Amino acid sequence: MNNLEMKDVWKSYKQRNKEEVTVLKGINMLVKQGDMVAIMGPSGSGKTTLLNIVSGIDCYDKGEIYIEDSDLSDLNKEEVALFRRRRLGMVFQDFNLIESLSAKENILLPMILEKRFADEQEEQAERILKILNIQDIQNKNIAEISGGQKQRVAIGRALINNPAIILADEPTGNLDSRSTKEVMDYFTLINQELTTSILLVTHDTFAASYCNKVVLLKDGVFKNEIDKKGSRKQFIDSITEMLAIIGGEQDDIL
Ligand SMILES: Nc1ncnc2c1ncn2[C@@H]1O[C@H](COP(=O)(O)OP(=O)(O)OP(=O)(O)O)[C@@H](O)[C@H]1O
Repeated sequence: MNNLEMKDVWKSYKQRNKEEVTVLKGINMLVKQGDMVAIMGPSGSGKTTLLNIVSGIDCYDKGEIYIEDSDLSDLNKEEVALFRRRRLGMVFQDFNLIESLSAKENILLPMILEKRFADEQEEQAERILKILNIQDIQNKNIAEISGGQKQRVAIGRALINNPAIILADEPTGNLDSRSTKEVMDYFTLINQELTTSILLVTHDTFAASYCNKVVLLKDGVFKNEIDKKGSRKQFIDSITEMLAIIGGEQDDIL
């Protein structure tokens, strides 16, 4: 099954007192059930714009986007917001958790907003807390837990409604190397055990090496992609080589 399909998607912005800039130029992309794909590329290449368009946060000018069987262009603003809550899981660099709620309440938020039955919420929360191994912090306030734990709570919230795909924008951008490894291990676990599709944007070659595919976006165009073969060390070498050849601006990318 295809969880995400983009066909010839274009996006421009009109910046104040400046000419219109075309940020995405005919993007085609397919994410199938169980895929874990990283998008890399220099700053300003359009990575966040692409995620914002897929999640319906931003609109696109031309092309087609399907999430499972739903055509995003058929939905109005309210329907897109509902669709996002029900069918997409979102993970952000700065966690976007609600400080006044506990870890468990944050995870349950999409179900609470949907007014799902209390016993159904409890059952789902128990399942998710166990998968992410955060039962012991479920009643803590967000301020009391570490960055890595916050991101696991955010992944739990993204997972709670069994999403078609998880979209993650720099999910390890605010984490140290130990927490980066931990969070990427949990993304891998849910990808492999629950076959949840994951599309993430990252500047971090190490984080990208957990994916089965890395695509390079530059100037709004996909320039190259590589599939994971062999060990993660070999994949890191291949990604680094691709960035060096295509990017020509490796310092900017890494
Ligand atoms: N709302 C907006 N209005 C006008 N221009 C925008 C808007 N959002 C993004 N842009 C422009 O679109 C281009 C791509 O931005 P985007 O944030 O998608 O890049 P990125 O690859 O995610 O960059 P980074 O790695 O620095 O986060 C940039 O030139 C940016 O200035």
